[in-house]
Amino acid sequence: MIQLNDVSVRFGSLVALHPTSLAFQDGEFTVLLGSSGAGKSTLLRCLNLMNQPSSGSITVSELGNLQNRRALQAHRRHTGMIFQQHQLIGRLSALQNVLMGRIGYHTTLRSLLPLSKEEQAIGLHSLDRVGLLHKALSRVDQLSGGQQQRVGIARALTQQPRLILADEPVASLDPATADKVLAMLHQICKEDGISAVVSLHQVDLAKRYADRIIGLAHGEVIFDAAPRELTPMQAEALYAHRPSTVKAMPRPFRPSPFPLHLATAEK
Ligand SMILES: Nc1ncnc2c1ncn2[C@@H]1O[C@H](COP(=O)(O)OP(=O)(O)OP(=O)(O)O)[C@@H](O)[C@H]1O
Repeated sequence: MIQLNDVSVRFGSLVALHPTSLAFQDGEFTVLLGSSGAGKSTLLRCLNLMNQPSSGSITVSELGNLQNRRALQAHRRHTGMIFQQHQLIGRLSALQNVLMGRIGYHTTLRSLLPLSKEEQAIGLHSLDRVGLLHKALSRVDQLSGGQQQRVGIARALTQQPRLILADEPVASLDPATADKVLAMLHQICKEDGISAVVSLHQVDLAKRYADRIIGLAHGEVIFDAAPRELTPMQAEALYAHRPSTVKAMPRPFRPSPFPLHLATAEK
């Protein structure tokens, strides 16, 4: 479990995330929703301290406070990141990109040497799981957008992650491909018991795949509940920059110190 305790993030005078307390349970597939600038990426990137909190703390079960260098190193080793623009190296093969997922397991010096057969096998297995074993030796800049994102997923899997953080992983894909790629990510996370926190703009995909939806507006959590509780009106309010028109109320079934979710919009 990852626990955010009163975490806030400021960029100069801008408060990107107001003090927020949340618990992310093991194996849960959480989707972050909210309009542009709502704070989704900021929250997501706090979960492995890619964004340093301005206040508060983040703790991980069995590791403790991530401000501890060793705890952070161990946490990052098992946290796979998936990005909107894939962040792959175009001139390298799919397999070479996927094997980048092993870097956290080695010292800088060791990472200059070829990886072991076992690690190469992990990379090939990851490519196989996303249906791209036959593309292992292809340059990634010769793959389609959907294939490139599947390579991104395979790279994350090669880390043998406990947690995957995916920042708008399907934003640059057409609707059918976006659904296929997200379905694949969801299935793999469920099969392997990997926790996932995924930011999206597609409410329909969030409702289809999330165990839990966290809605943000202006750097605040204004919805936190199971997808079935998100009504069309609430979803609309989430994207209408009108957080004052929705009422936050205690969310009874999740052990989070700040359990909020949207109630029906006020008249
Ligand atoms: N490195 C940064 N420096 C300054 N301001 C930043 C930085 N990163 C984010 N912000 C600001 O923080 C706020 C929240 O940004 P964030 O990227 O978390 O939003 P988001 O919900 O992920 O948006 P989008 O859906 O467009 O990606 C925005 O106002 C953004 O401009």
